[in-house]
Amino acid sequence: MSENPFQVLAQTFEKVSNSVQHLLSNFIGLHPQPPPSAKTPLFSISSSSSSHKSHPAKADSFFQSKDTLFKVKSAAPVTKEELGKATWTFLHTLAAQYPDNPTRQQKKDVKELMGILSRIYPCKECADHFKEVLRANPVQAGSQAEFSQWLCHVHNVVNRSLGKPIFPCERVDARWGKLECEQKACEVLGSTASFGED
Ligand SMILES: Cc1cc2nc3c(=O)[nH]c(=O)nc-3n(C[C@H](O)[C@H](O)[C@H](O)COP(=O)(O)OP(=O)(O)OC[C@H]3O[C@@H](n4cnc5c(N)ncnc54)[C@H](O)[C@@H]3O)c2cc1C
Repeated sequence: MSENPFQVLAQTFEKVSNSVQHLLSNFIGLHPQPPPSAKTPLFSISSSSSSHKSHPAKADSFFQSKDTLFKVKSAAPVTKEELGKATWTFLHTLAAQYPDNPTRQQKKDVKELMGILSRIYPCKECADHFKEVLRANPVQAGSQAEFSQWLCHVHNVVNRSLGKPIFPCERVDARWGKLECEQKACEVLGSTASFGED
């Protein structure tokens, strides 16, 4: 029985089209849906939080890069509290790692960082308040001890304005340490080699 030439042509076209689609999606590293044979994701990024009930997370999405499938939970908004906590963690860790004898550049960097933070901090109300806090409490970063005590003090100024408990600053070194890091590979701030000055 001879086949209908139009049917053969249509089937061939479909095969070619599927192959091209597959090749293209591999090439640009995207898969709209996980392929059935996909491996277990190496990691997944989660952003869910019980405080986000009014902003339910969107459906998870997937993308594939070479032979790894990534599962990405769609972003839910970050709360002011989460942002604050993360930022204070960053700042106190920076202060713990700040050198005992900072270079002029390092002192300039932390002053600038605080100034920039007071302008671009993602919570406008907090940024505006922090600007006032900085005006009344100019950055003191002559040494590691001075900078971490200054930061503890300004954090307490913010705490007080929010009705939060005042942290005992003599305990700041017990609360905040340097970044855990093998072979001192993260001690960028402790090294003057990466800065051209002093
Ligand atoms: C620059 C900045 C300005 C902010 N301004 C505002 C604002 O105007 N309005 C607002 O609603 N929120 C503001 N926030 C957020 C707010 O400060 C808190 O981060 C947030 O309310 C969450 O508080 P928390 O109780 O989890 O502890 P956080 O204040 O985030 O502190 C995290 C942890 O740091 C430790 N800690 C607390 N105080 C000190 C201290 N003085 N020194 C060292 N360690 C300490 C404690 O162990 C605490 O659990 C601001 C955050 C930042 C970084």
